[in-house]
Amino acid sequence: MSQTGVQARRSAVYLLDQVLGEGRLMSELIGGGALDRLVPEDRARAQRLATETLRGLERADRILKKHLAKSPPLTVQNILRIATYELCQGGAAHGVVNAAVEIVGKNRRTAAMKGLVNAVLRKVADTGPEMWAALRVPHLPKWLRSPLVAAYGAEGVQAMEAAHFAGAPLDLMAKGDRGALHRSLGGEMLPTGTVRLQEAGQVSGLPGFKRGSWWVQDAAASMPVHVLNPQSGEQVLDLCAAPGGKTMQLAAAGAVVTAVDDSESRMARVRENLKRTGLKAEIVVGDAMAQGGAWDAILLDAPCSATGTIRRHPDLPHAKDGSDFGDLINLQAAMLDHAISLLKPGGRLVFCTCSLLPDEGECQVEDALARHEGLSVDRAAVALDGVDPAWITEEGGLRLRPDYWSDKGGMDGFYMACIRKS
Ligand SMILES: C[S@@+](CC[C@H](N)C(=O)[O-])C[C@H]1O[C@@H](n2cnc3c(N)ncnc32)[C@H](O)[C@@H]1O
Repeated sequence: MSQTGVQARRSAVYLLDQVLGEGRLMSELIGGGALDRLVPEDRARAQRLATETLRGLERADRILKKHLAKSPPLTVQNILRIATYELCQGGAAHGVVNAAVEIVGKNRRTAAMKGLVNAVLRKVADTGPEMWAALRVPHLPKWLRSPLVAAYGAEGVQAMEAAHFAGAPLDLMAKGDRGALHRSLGGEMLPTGTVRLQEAGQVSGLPGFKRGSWWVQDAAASMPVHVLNPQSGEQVLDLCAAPGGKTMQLAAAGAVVTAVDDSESRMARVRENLKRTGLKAEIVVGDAMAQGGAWDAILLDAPCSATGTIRRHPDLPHAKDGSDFGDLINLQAAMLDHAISLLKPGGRLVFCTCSLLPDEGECQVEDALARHEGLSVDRAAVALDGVDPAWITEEGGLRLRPDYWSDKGGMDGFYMACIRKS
């Protein structure tokens, strides 16, 4: 790591500039190589600083507002936000303030604001930590909060916001013996068979990673495959498969998997994952809508708003504004229709999305049932171990929320339903 941490902080500022100024997602930026020139320690630090600053953005902005007569340019604001986050988490004032002043000074367009940044951050160092602790849990932006309040009520949304602010533990799914994974890594064994670690450190440094004994998969994300309940030797179509968490689960259960995704780069990750774990699947890079055949078992993990993953991706509500969700909802409906057309009579289809919005879950299934004859929802299929019966919805799907299992560290938001063709 660079000694002063300036490199990591500059990269964190760049990430924030892109998320807040250009509406880009951090996963896209990092996947596109934004941090590649940093040494691994700086890369991890830049990512952590940007992620955690965005998680507490509302608090940082409220603290800074007290000391700023008017908003400085976005980059300076982001330098201040990151430094405020660090100071309020116990960062040493001398190092944090000096690094922020150095970063402002490096850019000709912001260099004149060195004095302002220094003065503001000295004040934040004095009173910020106390204010931070007293401020409310950050709210979601209005464009997302309003539809969620309509669906779950204000109290429900507050509980979700608390879960988003708390962040997410690391969940691992074993390729084989889950008990052995639990014995080797400790942590908690969840009803989904997932091993949960509260403090994990570097994932690739954990025992068994290189051998491919497990992969990272949130407990909620593991449930659709449990609902599908693939049988050994059964042919399963995995539509929208990348990066392949569910593909590996299906293959580990002994299914003969055909994994389809239209993203070449994301499919490269499926190939890497399969190679690491020694699991097998037929890989098809192409449009799910062009997939043919007749299948007994289909998993459709449709592209969605990903609003169920905000615990892990607090950049999402800041990068997005909901304007592209209408297209996603139409695409999900078209994919659901196509997947239904590929089902053999008597076959089953699990439809799922990592979304909190009923338009991308409950409503999709209700509408599909109204559009097609001879379909039913298998309520019993979603009654998994650890599922509270109250989470099963009117149409027979399973609604998972980040505030569920709060005593264990929560879960991602997800929706899934098992549709059967008569
Ligand atoms: C929610 S992710 C899938 C996650 C994956 N099932 C897993 O468990 O790791 C949605 C995927 O849909 C893919 N996708 C989007 N549109 C598609 C299309 N028309 N055909 C095939 N895949 C598509 C995206 O590339 C993305 O990888």
